[in-house]
Amino acid sequence: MSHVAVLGSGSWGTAFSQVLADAGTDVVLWGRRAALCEAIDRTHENPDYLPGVRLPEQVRATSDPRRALAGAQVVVLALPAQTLGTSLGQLREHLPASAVLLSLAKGVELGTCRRMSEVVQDVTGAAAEQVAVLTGPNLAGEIAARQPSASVVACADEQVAARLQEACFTPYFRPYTNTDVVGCELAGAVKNVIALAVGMTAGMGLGDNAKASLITRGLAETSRLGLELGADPMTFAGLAGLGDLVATCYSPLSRNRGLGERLGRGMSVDEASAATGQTAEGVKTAESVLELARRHGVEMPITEQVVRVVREGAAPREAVGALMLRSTKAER
Ligand SMILES: NC(=O)C1=CN([C@@H]2O[C@H](COP(=O)(O)OP(=O)(O)OC[C@H]3O[C@@H](n4cnc5c(N)ncnc54)[C@H](O)[C@@H]3O)[C@@H](O)[C@H]2O)C=CC1
Ligand SMILES: O=C(CO)COP(=O)(O)O
Repeated sequence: MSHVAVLGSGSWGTAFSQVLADAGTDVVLWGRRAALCEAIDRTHENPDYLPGVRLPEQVRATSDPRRALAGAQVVVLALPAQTLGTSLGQLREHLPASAVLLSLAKGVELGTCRRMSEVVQDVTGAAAEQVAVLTGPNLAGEIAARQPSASVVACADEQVAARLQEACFTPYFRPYTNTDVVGCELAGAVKNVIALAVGMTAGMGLGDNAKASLITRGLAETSRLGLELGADPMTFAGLAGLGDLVATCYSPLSRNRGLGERLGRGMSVDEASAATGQTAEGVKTAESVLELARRHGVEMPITEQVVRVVREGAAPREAVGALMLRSTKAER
């Protein structure tokens, strides 16, 4: 790959630009705010999202979409899930027709319940083989510090996934390929919801048994939904599933876990979101995942309780009680 455009100059778009540059690719990072892009271009640092991280010289930044996208062979979409469709619609006219579109967003669209690859295909008219997703245990701050991490590039076309794998393979970033786009995307989206729940238990001062129980049962309900939607069950035991779930639920760097923790300590959703300051996809995605599950007749009790807390303002302690007192059953 000689030229990749990264749309979204937040924490992950910036850190992934570094990965691509370290893998030998020229990167143009696009963001809405001209002042931030100029600062990144001039100082090789993103002061708002990754202060103190020196970006490689091959990472350029611009707020001009025409400049960012001209001649790009790959367009990386590092925008929040709930704005991806609208933003992409506005940028569509500048997208090179043959570019591969790689989504980094971990969420499900509110209202439509579309996964991000579905949004991308619908908005751009691209074929499934031209759309890929990157997901896994990839906390931006650790990757920016070049700490080791594995990841998954999923695409219906294995050769496209392999090309993308090559484009972001570095000594500290090890991507695997997968053709199960549905499973990888669902796993990445739902883990943010489960991380909110785990964060709440931390905020309430509950222990590791509670966290491990939520992680395990959270993975069970994610897999149930995935199977219903045609995913490969093995995906949920892999990096996109268990890997990302564990990283997000245990890391102090996770915005979703952190937001959950604030809720557990008694803040309202608005207060917790404002204190978090960056995108925490689980808040909105909890509602769309629950809606998706209902449409497919799948039970997702943890997601249901997270929705009660974030949308209806239920107390996290009540949500724990509701989960613990559900009717007893066989483990599945
Ligand atoms: N930060 C991380 O560690 C990781 C994040 N992700 C996912 O990547 C996606 C992006 O997240 P982050 O970069 O972390 O978020 P962030 O909150 O750090 O940055 C979001 C960026 O999108 C921009 N933005 C927001 N609305 C926009 C719009 N309408 N049009 C154009 N730009 C807009 C913001 O200005 C900001 O630059 C999310 O889906 C997240 O779940 C995935 C893996 C790791
Ligand atoms: O997706 C992530 C790690 O893989 C980042 O998680 P947060 O969005 O909760 O920070």
